[in-house]
Amino acid sequence: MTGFTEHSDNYRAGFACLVGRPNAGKSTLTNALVGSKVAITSSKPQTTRHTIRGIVHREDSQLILVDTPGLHRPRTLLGQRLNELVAATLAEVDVIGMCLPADEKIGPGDRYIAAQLEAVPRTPKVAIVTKSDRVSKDALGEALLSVSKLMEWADVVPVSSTTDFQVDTVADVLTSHLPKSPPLYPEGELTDEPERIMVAELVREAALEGVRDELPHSLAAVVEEMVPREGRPEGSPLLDVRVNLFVERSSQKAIIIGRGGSRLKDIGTRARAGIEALLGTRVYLDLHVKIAKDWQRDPKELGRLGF
Ligand SMILES: Nc1nc2c(ncn2[C@@H]2O[C@H](COP(=O)(O)OP(=O)(O)OP(=O)(O)O)[C@@H](O)[C@H]2O)c(=O)[nH]1
Repeated sequence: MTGFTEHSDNYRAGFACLVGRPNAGKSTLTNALVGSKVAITSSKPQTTRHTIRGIVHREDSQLILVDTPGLHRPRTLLGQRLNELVAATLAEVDVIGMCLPADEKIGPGDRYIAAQLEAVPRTPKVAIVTKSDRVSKDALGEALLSVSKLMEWADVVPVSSTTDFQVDTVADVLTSHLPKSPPLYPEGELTDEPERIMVAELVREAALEGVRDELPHSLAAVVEEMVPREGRPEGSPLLDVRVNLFVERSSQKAIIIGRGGSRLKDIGTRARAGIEALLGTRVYLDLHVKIAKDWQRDPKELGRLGF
């Protein structure tokens, strides 16, 4: 494989997710962490909602910072399903860093997120007290104390992303919770896998509704493409999402499509609502139904479908 560097037996690699209410300092910290060590940038425009925000490459580690789309948008259509997806995504990361600004009191928004984090008990959570340059030493001490009481933390770290105070420490602490693993990404590589998996899940879910007994495991959804539509007016972006639904037999294809395409249209409408809620942007969803014979028994085909 090209792009992978030599690595020692102590190499650690894994995923971290920075959460926190709006304005908590997540983006600034991400940039400070990734900084000049940035290993990936997206080739696509409008990447703020991209799942992978950056990779902190160090000699002995690779810390992959990901977003959890949907975390801040509960109470939408498919709300419960979305919350489950968020919890499932959070459970997939190796460590969660929750950003709490030192110069603001803990509020309902923080408690809401903390409650969501309680739903993933096995994942270590690190409290990151941001913007520490904005407060006095005493006030920082108090902030650290009240943050400590919010929930069970694996670590509590103060940081200032703008004055570069303790940014390396945050990277150290997050990395310490990563598993021993060879590098997961070659330098220069970008992927948005978790987001794609969640989108595919929403489509599969919508497609199975009402026909779960008929097509239990014979259905796979694969996101082929997610690209921002070009030439859209400022402030009104549209994301083109193309998804293939794979079934095993033509009879199953007929079930999915329905009379005159009516069922496929319903699937599209339901799935689109969920995807828009998840990604926070308008979506044009293009669904195609394809037959992949016996895909469940063919490892190569399974790989292609992302299993
Ligand atoms: N003084 C100071 N300001 C900071 C620091 N980190 C972030 N800020 C400021 O706080 C504001 C919010 O920071 P962001 O990084 O955009 O916060 P965010 O959590 O990504 O916000 P959302 O994208 O709304 O979720 C910005 O104006 C930053 O410049 C810090 O360490 N010190």
